[in-house]
Amino acid sequence: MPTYDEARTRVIELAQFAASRGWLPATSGNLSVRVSHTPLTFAITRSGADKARLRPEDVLLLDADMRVQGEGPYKPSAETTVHVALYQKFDCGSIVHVHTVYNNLASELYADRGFVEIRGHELVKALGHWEEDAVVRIPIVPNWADLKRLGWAVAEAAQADVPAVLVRAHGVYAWGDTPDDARRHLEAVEFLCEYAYKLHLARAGSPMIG
Ligand SMILES: CSCCC(=O)C(=O)COP(=O)(O)O
Ligand SMILES: [Zn+2]
Repeated sequence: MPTYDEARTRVIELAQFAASRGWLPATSGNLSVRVSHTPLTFAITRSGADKARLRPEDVLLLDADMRVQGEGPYKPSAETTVHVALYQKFDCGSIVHVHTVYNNLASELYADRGFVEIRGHELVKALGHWEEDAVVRIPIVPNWADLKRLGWAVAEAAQADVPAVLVRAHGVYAWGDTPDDARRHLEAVEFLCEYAYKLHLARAGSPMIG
C-alpha cells in the first residue's frame, strides 16, 4: 500500500496522463489512489482543481466518511461519493473518472439498453477477458444530480469482471488494483467506446458491415 505522499504522486501522474489525452476538460474528472484498507483512506483530487495542472496540495487524504485528514482550505471532489462506494464494493487500489466525447456518445447511444456491448474485440483482453469470442458489457447509469445516489448507482451497476461504469452524458469511472491497472482499464474503455460509436455509424451507413 502506498504512503499518502506516494499516492499523491500517483494521482498526479494519472491526471497528467489523462490530461495529455484531453480527457479532463474544463476542470472535469477526479482521480484517487487507496492508502489503507482498514480503515479505508485514500488520496483524491480536490473539487474544482484544474486536473491538468495538479499541485501536491490539490490531492487530499480522506477517510470513508469523506472527512479530509489534516488542515487546509480545500474541499474534496464532489464525486467522492462514487469513489467511496467503489472502494467499499471492491478491493481496488485506484479509481479514475474522466469526461470524453466518445464515452459521452456511447453512453447516450446505448442508454436505453443500459450497457455498451463489445463482441469479439481484441482489446477486451486489457479488461481481463482472454476467452475466445468474449462479450463484455460496460454498464451505463443515469447521471443522478444527487451525488450519493450516483455513488450507489455506480456501485450497484459495477461488475467484478468489467472494471468500468459509464455515467450517461457525463463520463466514465474505471478502476484497478493499482494506478497502472486503472489507467490500462481506462484506456481500453475509451478505445472501445470510440469503436462502439464509430461501428454504429459505419453499420448505419453501410449495410455491408455486419
Ligand atoms: C466542470 S465538471 C463538473 C463536475 C464533474 O463532473 C467532475 O468530474 C469534477 O468534479 P470535482 O468536484 O471532482 O472537481
Ligand atoms: Zn464528472
